[in-house]
Amino acid sequence: MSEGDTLLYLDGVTVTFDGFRALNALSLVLEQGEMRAVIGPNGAGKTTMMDVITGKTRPDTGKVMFGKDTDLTRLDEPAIASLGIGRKFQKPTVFEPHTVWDNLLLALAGDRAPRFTLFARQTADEKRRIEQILETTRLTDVRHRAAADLSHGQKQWLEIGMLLAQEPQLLLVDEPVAGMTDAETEQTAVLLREINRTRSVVVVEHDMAFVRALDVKVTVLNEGSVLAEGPIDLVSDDPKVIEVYLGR
Ligand SMILES: Nc1ncnc2c1ncn2[C@@H]1O[C@H](COP(=O)(O)OP(=O)(O)OP(=O)(O)O)[C@@H](O)[C@H]1O
Repeated sequence: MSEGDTLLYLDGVTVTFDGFRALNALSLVLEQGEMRAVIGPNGAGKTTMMDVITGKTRPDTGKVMFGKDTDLTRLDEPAIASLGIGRKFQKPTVFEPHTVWDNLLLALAGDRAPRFTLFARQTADEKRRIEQILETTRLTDVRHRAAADLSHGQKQWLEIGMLLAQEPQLLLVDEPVAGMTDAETEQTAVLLREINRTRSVVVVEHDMAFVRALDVKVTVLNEGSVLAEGPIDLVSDDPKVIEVYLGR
């Protein structure tokens, strides 16, 4: 697949919970290599959209196409993950007692037994890949530290690193900078932009300074549909967006 092709296409996706429409004929197109920021008020359907892409929630109607001909609504979560769609949840889920290095090693190994992985000899290729991820996530200096001893921001970066170990084509990131310091937030924008050089990214976030720093096309969701879409300056001047979200 080359740049300019469509990587992800949501077409008329509706999700109903007990009669309540969390997604309402949602359509969205993500190009190969694109990074998209998704914003919108609480309850707008952002998390539900991520859940539909990853197969956690099945839509009532609509299509979710990945690449040219894979309909994700027909696949379960593990099958979707193995296509190269990685998701980072808001709360970090790193293995706290293990070092940063070992967390990455475990992530590289995937489903192999942790005990086996940590005591087996690391291959030169594994070492090279871990070093590369450490550099991307700015964790080289703390690689021998237990994950429990990292700052909140560093834990989030480690988790992003663990996802990178699985070489996803598309990375879904849910509120990565919640609880981060301003400096960590800035670093995270730089980090995601770097990751976006080789992978497509969808990032849900409320922090507007961060969204601005990403400097990518923004989709504003409201009541389960797209309210506005475009560059941040355009979207943030849109009276509809100001009314439902920014003006609160
Ligand atoms: N499993 C569920 N059962 C019933 N209602 C649900 C379920 N999941 C989500 N909802 C409802 O669907 C709506 C959309 O929720 P969603 O979490 O997708 O919004 P969001 O945009 O991610 O909000 P936030 O910014 O608060 O995370 C909300 O009103 C929520 O209460």
